[in-house]
Amino acid sequence: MGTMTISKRTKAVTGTIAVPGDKSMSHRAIMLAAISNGKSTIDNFLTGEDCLTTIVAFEAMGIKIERNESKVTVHGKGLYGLDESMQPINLGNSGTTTRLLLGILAGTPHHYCLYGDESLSVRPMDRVTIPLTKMGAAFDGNQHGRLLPMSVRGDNLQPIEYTLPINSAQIKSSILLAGLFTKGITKVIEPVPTRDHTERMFTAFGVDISRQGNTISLKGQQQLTATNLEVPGDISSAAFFICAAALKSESDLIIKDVGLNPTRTGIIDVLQRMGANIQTSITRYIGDEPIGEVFVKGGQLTGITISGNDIPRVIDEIPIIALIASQANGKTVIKHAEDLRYKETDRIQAVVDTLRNMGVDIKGTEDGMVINGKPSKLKGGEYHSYKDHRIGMMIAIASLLTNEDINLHEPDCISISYPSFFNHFDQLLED
Ligand SMILES: O=C(O)C1=C[C@@H](OP(=O)(O)O)[C@@H](O)[C@H](O)C1
Ligand SMILES: C=C(OP(=O)(O)O)C(=O)O
Repeated sequence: MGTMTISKRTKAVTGTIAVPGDKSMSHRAIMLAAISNGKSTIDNFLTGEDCLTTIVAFEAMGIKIERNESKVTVHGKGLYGLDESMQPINLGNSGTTTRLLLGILAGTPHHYCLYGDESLSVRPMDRVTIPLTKMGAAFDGNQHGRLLPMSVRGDNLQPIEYTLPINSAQIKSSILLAGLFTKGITKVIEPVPTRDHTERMFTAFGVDISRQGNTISLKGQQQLTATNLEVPGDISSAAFFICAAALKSESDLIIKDVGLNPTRTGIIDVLQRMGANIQTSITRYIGDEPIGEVFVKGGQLTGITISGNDIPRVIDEIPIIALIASQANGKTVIKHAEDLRYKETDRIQAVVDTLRNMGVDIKGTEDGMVINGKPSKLKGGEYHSYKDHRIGMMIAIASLLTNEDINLHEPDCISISYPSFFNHFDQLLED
């Protein structure tokens, strides 16, 4: 609720920050630790709303979890250690929690009821319940089982060989998690590579998982061994300031301790293709995950086409890419991104409507958008986050490109993924 007036007139984005822990990895760390044997610790856990939702969900299933700021200790109870929950489980706004959890619950021989907020309640869950039903679990929910609220009855699962019909790491991860509960080999074929944090984190918990070409194979009934993890900074959060810096000519920004897994660094490649002055350097590995620094200087950008294999590598960065494309010279075309319509809000519609109201020449298409960019001042005024954290942050960064105030309605959603966003905003962007 509420409205925030933002009026930054800065010429440069300057300084060094470490962004909070990666959202995808924080969820996975709790989940894998909960179904492992023994005590795991997680450092630099993201304390955003979505990841706190994952903690509360596992607590409701009898897992003891202690948290001190961003350090978390999880007392795992093994593959079949989750209790039946006495109450329905609230999954808030988090698609990742829901879809990955459905994979675990599919193999857990109990009954559960799951629900979420208004946005999560209209996001499609059949993309995971269809393969999980084939494996042997039973689901029912709104719209013939497509939507939350949903009930789940887990069972003995059969392994599956499944080609992803949508390029989604959440579907892949859900099936791999369910595969742990089978007595055979589960194979997931991903025609286009998607983020592979589940696979890398399985290895950290001692699970043997292999990839050949685009096929990932996992043998069921492997026991997970508790471990100590550190979560790298979230490049999807860093992207907002990286893009802001790339646009402002006098910028000099360093992001440190950020995850540089190649399935996530599409934003760096996109900016380089647009002509940005941006470099990365891997400083160390945490388990199998590379971590390092990103260096950005400002300059003039040029429009490009973003499509095909690019899309899963930038899926959450498309709103901020659209904003900077409005300031690049020439046309930017974004294609094959139809799944954006099923995020926290329809992100194609939200981005197109917002940027058009700011005066941008932008057109929505079924699977993306076309932006005719040129360096120009945007219009201030009243803008709504659509209760979508990534749209809210895009609007806040747009304040760098206008001489007028921006009134951002419902900014609180930003704490879903980046609770310290406005601290970094004030630190890096001087008035
Ligand atoms: O696996 C994950 O952690 C995520 C995968 C992506 O969703 P899809 O799998 O639906 O593309 C992404 O948009 C989401 O923010 C996090
Ligand atoms: C789509 C997102 O998350 P989720 O699917 O977990 O709600 C996101 O963080 O942009």
